[in-house]
Amino acid sequence: MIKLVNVNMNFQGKQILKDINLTIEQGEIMVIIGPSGSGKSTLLRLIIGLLRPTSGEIWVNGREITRMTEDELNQVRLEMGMVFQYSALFDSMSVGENVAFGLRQHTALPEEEIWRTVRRKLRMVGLRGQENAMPNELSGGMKKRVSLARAIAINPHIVLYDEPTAGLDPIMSNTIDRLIVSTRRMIDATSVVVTHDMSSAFHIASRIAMIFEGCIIETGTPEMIKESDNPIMAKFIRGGSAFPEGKGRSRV
Ligand SMILES: Nc1ncnc2c1ncn2[C@@H]1O[C@H](COP(=O)(O)OP(=O)(O)OP(=O)(O)O)[C@@H](O)[C@H]1O
Repeated sequence: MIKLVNVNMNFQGKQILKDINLTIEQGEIMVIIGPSGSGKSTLLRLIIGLLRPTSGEIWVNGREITRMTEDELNQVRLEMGMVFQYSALFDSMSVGENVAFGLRQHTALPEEEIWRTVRRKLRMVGLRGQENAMPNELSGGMKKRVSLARAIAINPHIVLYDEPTAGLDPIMSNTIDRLIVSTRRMIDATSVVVTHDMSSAFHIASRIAMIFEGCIIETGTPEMIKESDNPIMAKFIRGGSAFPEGKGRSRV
């Protein structure tokens, strides 16, 4: 379970997140939506401990992380996997080495076991036999899947996804959506997904939280969100012109 209590985050005196209270239950897929610059990625980076909040508490599986030392945080991070916005693969390493990276860093597994795990995780994301490929030989969708295989290599309790379908065509977006749902089922992970993609949000979410100008303005199941009479929410879902770069436009 992840719990944020009265979390505030300032950058250079500017308040980016305002009094965030959010509980994400074990096994839930919580989707965070909101316009560009509203603070979604900041929220993910707080949960994984890459940023410390200006004030407030962040609880991850029963431990409060905001005052932890870097060593203590590293222990907590072993329970988390993250799929970064631009896949963030190591270009000089093969697909297999990328997936093996966390296992090498954080476990003492023998090489044979590491490669068995790598092959299993690549199979899970539909990339059987791709361990020797190099990242620059892969499409964007394949890179995302490698990134997911790497994130789940150490069987994390929590998986964080930053824009997992950004830049992908609708077919590959659907594939990634299905993988997010099946990953949750297979490793019983709690998942937090930041996205602009409303179609994806409605497909995969247990619950959706909308951030607007640093505040959570609504939280609910996809059905509740679809029926929301909050004008900001309604406009966002329909892809209103109030939002820059056409973000928030639905694929459905
Ligand atoms: N390290 C930082 N230093 C200063 N300002 C930052 C930093 N990180 C984020 N910000 C600012 O915080 C605000 C929120 O950024 P964030 O990346 O969390 O938004 P977002 O909702 O994820 O946006 P997008 O959808 O475009 O990725 C932005 O105004 C951004 O410029």
